[in-house]
Amino acid sequence: MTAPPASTNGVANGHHNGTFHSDSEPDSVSTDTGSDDAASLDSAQSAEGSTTNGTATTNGNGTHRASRPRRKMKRKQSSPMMPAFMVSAPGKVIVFGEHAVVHGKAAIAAAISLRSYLLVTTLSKSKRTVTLKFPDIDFDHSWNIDELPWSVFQQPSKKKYYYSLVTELDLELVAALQPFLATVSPDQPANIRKVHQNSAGSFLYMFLSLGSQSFPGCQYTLRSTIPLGAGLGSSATIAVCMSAALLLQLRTLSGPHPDQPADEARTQIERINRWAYVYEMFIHGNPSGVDNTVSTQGKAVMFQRTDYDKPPSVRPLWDFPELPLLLVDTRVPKSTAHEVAKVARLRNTHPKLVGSILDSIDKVSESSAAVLGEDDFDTTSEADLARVGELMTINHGLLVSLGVSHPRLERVRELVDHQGIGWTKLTGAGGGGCCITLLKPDVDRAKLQKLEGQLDEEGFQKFETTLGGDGVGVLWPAVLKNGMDEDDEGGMEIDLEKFLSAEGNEGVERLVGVHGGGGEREGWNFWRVES
Ligand SMILES: Nc1ncnc2c1ncn2[C@@H]1O[C@H](COP(=O)(O)OP(=O)(O)OP(=O)(O)O)[C@@H](O)[C@H]1O
Ligand SMILES: C[C@@](O)(CCO)CC(=O)[O-]
Repeated sequence: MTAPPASTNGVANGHHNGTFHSDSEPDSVSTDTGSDDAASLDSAQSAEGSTTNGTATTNGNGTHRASRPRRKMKRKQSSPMMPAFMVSAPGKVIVFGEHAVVHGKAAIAAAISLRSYLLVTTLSKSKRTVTLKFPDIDFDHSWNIDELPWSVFQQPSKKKYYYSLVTELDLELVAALQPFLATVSPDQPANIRKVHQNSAGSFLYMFLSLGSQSFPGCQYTLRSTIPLGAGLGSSATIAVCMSAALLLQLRTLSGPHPDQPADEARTQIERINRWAYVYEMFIHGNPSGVDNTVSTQGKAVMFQRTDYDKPPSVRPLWDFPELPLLLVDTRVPKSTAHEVAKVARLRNTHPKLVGSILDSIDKVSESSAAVLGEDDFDTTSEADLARVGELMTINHGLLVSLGVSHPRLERVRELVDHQGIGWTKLTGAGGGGCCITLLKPDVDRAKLQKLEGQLDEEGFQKFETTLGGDGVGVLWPAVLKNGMDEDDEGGMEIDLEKFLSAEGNEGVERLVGVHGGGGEREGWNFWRVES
């Protein structure tokens, strides 16, 4: 179990110039996950190191050509099972521009150090089930792969490929899933059942779109250190993990590996992000895609989607400063879909007024990108931080006028303002969830302690996180040096039992976390798009 995932030689080993924005793969590309993926999967391990397993290259026009995997060769091979592997993706904070970004305006978002972790276990050939185990939300469900509605998803007019740009859900396909959602968590109260059905529906839509009936039995087990529904993009992290996992299983990703060219890494990231967006559409209805984009790519980005039929514009902000931020969860659950729909309704009723509020938010995002991008921006200078802080205050005020704040969010603002130690805005969808406070430099320790005590007393939760971490990462196979119960080769195999029994966020981080002892832990690999 030593081979990395499709390192440089997966089914599609793309070498591209520039970002991968084309959907122009010729028909001959080895993307027909229809009847081929069992063969691809069967050959996955033994094909490592071979370039005959179907490669895609870039022709002069930047489009992608690929030779079809040689079936004959694959059939001859034995069928070693894919090792268990893990995928991880970070949550995010939106620093500026939430809600406006749904309406085509710019937003600035950064990855945080809280992450989701997905363990993928392939079952032996005789087991024909696909299982989701999401203990954080008390959800565990299996489907028989052979009973799923493959024929509906495989119709030529419906079939999608790993490189497809899907910008809306197909209602006929959504309808075909309903009988498989009807059996989910029948004994749970309606609100919990809805969350489970959303998780199930978004997974099945992606599984049936990308896979085929010959997919092997699998278990997908997820644990997250991100509070659910707090505005920190928890759903996007699951979308990104699932997308990366399925694309890896289908051998349609190359890498990640340390010496991968940035252009190639960008192509892989783009692929993962496209399918993560499909998953997000199922949960949120009409998301902008900023959450899944920053979760896939990591670091910080300036994001804008003016035309929903096209990929968004994503500008990485490599020099995003290490801002002294306090992240507070009101612990009031909210629904992104609900808040987004509320703003859309307000805009329909008062198009001009709401239009100008959204324009103002856009200007706030643009101005803050300019300030934060200044070469001499100094995070220890009160004057510099004040300029960003004032923009945060303005942004929050505009969000309040859109009706997406909440009395508990206002209470955090009140407490921070009272101590005079920083600037606060809600982050994410609002209606509850989290807010961020930019702290003044050299904040009086006593004041900060007083604030923390008050937050605690009033039931708020403070989060320690750093901004701008890595995006989606892969641990292949699921073996890690974690300073715990390691084997002779100095690694610990992460199995289902260990993963499920890790206690709380700390236990998960200690067992599989991408950051061990402050730095990056050996074993996890990331697509590096920085050039
Ligand atoms: N730990 C988890 N395990 C399983 N599913 C989860 C988990 N966290 C989130 N989800 C899924 O994501 C949904 C929550 O999405 P929601 O938009 O309400 O929150 P969010 O993504 O944290 O917030 P925002 O979009 O504002 O950043 C849940 O309904 C569930 O389907
Ligand atoms: C509220 C929103 O702008 C951010 C949610 O994190 C929704 C979206 O962008 O899809």
